Amino acid sequence: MRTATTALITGASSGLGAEFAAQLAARGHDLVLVARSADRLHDLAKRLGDAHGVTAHVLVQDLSAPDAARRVGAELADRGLTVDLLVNNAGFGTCGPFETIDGQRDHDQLMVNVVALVDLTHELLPGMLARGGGAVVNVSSTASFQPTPYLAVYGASKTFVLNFSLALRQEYRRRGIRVLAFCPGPVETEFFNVIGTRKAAVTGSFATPGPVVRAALRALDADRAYVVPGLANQLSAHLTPRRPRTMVAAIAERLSRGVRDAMAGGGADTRKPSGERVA
Ligand SMILES: NC(=O)C1=CN([C@@H]2O[C@H](COP(=O)(O)OP(=O)(O)OC[C@H]3O[C@@H](n4cnc5c(N)ncnc54)[C@H](OP(=O)(O)O)[C@@H]3O)[C@@H](O)[C@H]2O)C=CC1
Ligand SMILES: CC(=O)[C@H](N)C(=O)O
Repeated sequence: MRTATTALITGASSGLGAEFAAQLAARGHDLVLVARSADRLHDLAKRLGDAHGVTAHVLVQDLSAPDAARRVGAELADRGLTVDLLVNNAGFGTCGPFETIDGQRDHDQLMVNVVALVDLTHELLPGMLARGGGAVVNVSSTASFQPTPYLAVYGASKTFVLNFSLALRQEYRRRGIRVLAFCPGPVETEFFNVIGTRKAAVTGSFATPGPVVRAALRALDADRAYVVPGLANQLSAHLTPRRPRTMVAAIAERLSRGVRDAMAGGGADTRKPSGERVA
């Protein structure tokens, strides 16, 4: 299989995406950094270029736009760039009782967490196949393994990502394409500022991005189907009973009442973006 040389990372302006960029740059990959926060992306591109001698391209794009992936594909073609590793990382959550959540925000969440992820895979996978190899890392979550009351849309979006990735992997594993579903538990990033409460964490213990992303890249190297970093997260992901499904949902609802109470009044996007953002 051809070694990946250029990695495109969505949501590279902060958190796990910025960490993927740093670790992939340290491995010698050129980068395409995608998000809305232009200043943050340019700062990161410069820092990683200086530190590792790689070329880091910035592509400012709001992934909730219906034609986002097509625009990314067109921009890559204009710049003469091909992508060997796609890291579909951009995402955010909403939480609280469903009727208190802004419907447009949930719509945008599905556009970013699900639609853009599928659309970008459509854009980039054919080129990987034509060149004889490549890889896709899709960022799911431990929230993917059960229904998540008070984070209903977020958890369901991550279940989609997990199952989509597992299916794709089976389709393409004999054609030189690795597909990994990455399922972290709570990680210290801006995710919890954006969602509005740390109570949205599925478990109480927070990891830092460095070790979590290292676990993802090790799993990718080993061509694993999915990875849940951390023992506590593995136990919660694998030992939680799956059936009866209504009982699992009822237990999850009881365990998540802290999120409901914390969000009395609705969800929030408390991010203070730096620099230019696109509409
Ligand atoms: N932190 C955690 O505990 C966990 C996070 N995850 C997942 O990890 C992924 C990364 O999140 P994390 O690093 O934690 O959170 P952050 O909030 O730190 O990063 C989210 C990234 O997504 C980008 N993003 C959000 N909305 C859009 C949009 N409309 N268009 C383009 N980019 C967008 C943001 O960039 P910008 O605002 O500049 O556009 C940012 O770079 C998400 O998919 C999340 O669901 C999974 C499990 C655990
Ligand atoms: C935010 C997440 O997706 C995370 N897996 C969590 O456990 O809270």
